[in-house]
Amino acid sequence: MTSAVLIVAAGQGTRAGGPVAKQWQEVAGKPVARWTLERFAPRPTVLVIRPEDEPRALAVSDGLDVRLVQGGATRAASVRAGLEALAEAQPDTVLIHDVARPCVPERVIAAVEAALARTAGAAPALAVTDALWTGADGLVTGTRDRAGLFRAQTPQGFRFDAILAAHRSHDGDAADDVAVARAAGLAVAIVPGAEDNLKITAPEDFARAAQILAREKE
Ligand SMILES: Nc1ccn([C@@H]2O[C@H](COP(=O)(O)OP(=O)(O)OP(=O)(O)O)[C@@H](O)[C@H]2O)c(=O)n1
Ligand SMILES: C[C@](O)(CO)[C@H](O)COP(=O)(O)O
Repeated sequence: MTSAVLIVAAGQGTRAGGPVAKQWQEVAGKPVARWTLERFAPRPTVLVIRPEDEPRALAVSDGLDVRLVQGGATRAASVRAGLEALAEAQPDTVLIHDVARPCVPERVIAAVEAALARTAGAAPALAVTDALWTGADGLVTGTRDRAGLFRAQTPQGFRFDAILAAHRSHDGDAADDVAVARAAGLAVAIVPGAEDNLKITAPEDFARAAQILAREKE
């Protein structure tokens, strides 16, 4: 069984702010992208980037088994570019991960890999535990049932040929690869995610990630 890792890093990190996109900023002494790549080492990895970021990407991937691929205008386009780059090698499975999730625990990666022996797709998630409201103009306007709702994470894993075909036939801008897989009729198992597996999205998330990564270094 051969497997590959595809890490998407061609976003601009607009919401996180800063002088460079979030994946190239330092957290707990290393660039976010380096932490993320190390989570998956020594697995062979495709890192999808914007062409202007090539020097940064070469620096953060030094010494690791990483191949750089040019991304697209949307997350879905970047994933598709990475999958096409892997098409010739045709691994049995692929794990698709956001570079912006540098704290993913090994147990989450292992759970996704293990589930792929049974289903075409598998992805980590956390059940919603807070009460849910709707709101408008600063006021609560209603409540929603939280039963059966999950917060989606990555890595999202798939049988390679199935997710490549799903992306090739998907024309929308899907939020994630589970949406693309489900649109193609693939079954996707939910495996336990982790609170530590946060996505750096807003400026305050850097401090949260730094705390998690610093705790691990102790
Ligand atoms: N054209 C794009 C857009 C996003 N991504 C990647 O998809 C992941 C999830 O996206 P998000 O957190 O939304 O990142 P950004 O698009 O960079 O953030 P923002 O929306 O704040 O600009 C990130 O790892 C990001 O680098 C990508 O590879 N190509
Ligand atoms: C793929 C994802 O990380 C799942 O939680 C997420 O959908 C991607 O980023 P978004 O821009 O915050 O939707």
